[in-house]
Amino acid sequence: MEHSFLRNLLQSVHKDEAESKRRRLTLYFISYVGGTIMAVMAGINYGGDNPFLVGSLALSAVIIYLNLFLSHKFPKADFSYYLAGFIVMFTINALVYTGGYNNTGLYFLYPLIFIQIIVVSFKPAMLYVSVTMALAVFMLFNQELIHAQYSEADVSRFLISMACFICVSFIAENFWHQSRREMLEENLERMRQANTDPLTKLPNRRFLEAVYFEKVTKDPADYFPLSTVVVDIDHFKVINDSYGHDVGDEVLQYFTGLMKSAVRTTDIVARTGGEEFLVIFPKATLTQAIKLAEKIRIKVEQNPFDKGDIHHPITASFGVATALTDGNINATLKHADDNLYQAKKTGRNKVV
Ligand SMILES: Nc1nc2c(ncn2[C@@H]2O[C@H](COP(=O)(O)OP(=O)(O)OP(=O)(O)O)[C@@H](O)[C@H]2O)c(=O)[nH]1
Repeated sequence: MEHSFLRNLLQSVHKDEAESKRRRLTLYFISYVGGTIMAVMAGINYGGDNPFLVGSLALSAVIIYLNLFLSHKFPKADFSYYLAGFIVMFTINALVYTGGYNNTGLYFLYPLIFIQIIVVSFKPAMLYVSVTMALAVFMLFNQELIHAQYSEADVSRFLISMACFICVSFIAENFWHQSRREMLEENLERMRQANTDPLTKLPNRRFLEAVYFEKVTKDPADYFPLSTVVVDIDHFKVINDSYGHDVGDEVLQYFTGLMKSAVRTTDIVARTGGEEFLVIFPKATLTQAIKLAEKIRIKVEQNPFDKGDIHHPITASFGVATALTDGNINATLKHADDNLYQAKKTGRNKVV
């Protein structure tokens, strides 16, 4: 199964669910827990001597819940993750500015930075963390501009430990992504092998059932009418009996090449049995599919198998049927099989 269309199909059913789940859960965690803490803290500090703290906590809580609502409403969109990264950036810098309760705000920055790295994902996180920390550092070295006051020792300890923490976080994230990538590659390769016929390298019956028909059912508008052509080489047993099984195998490979050269890359040529194949034409009516099958039949007929002393004409029989909706794929395959049987019964080398 070498061409990229099929590879993409396999990849589409093999997404990195673990990574998107981790991001989503982190977003929900920071949003539900963080949003609630901020709302409660805003309530506790309400009426005190730090209205900026109350305002920033309340505003953060509102934006967090709004973002949460949007992430539930549009679960596939990425914007709520990037917005969450901005909220964290705002919260971190609001904490640096206000100092939080008893100037303990700086201690909350460690988990917040890590959460920012996860939700906005590795590469954008470099930019987010750089901007977040640049703002924080600016405030820490220009304390006349902010509400909180930190001692020089506090600032040095915080910056050194934060720098170490950020380095370790990025290293850990890098290893997590690298190991996931390798694991996914291995899984994809295993899946490719399980879905490929080793002799012809064509997709096999498993691919059709577990991947292709699933995809077809998911996006029916892109595939129907879906025409199916069951193809069976005529008198293949004679080839095996006359020249041996190895030559039979070579004929199957040769026949595969002929069929593939007669169809488009978005059409499917699969090996479903010994000398039986299934060709699928998406978005093709019955009339179009009969014409396309006839084109393959002529190509096969006009290109005998030639190797050394062996010159053997090949022909094949074709049974065509078209599914109009995803509800009748199995009935269509059965119908195509019946038509193939008719083609065999009524003289072979024909399309029915
Ligand atoms: N070389 C080779 N032969 C295979 C393979 N799989 C199945 N066969 C052979 O394909 C032949 C199929 O024979 P039949 O089912 O009698 O059909 P046929 O001779 O093609 O006759 P019709 O289909 O009726 O035209 C058998 O001899 C199988 O052994 C394979 O992978 N390699």
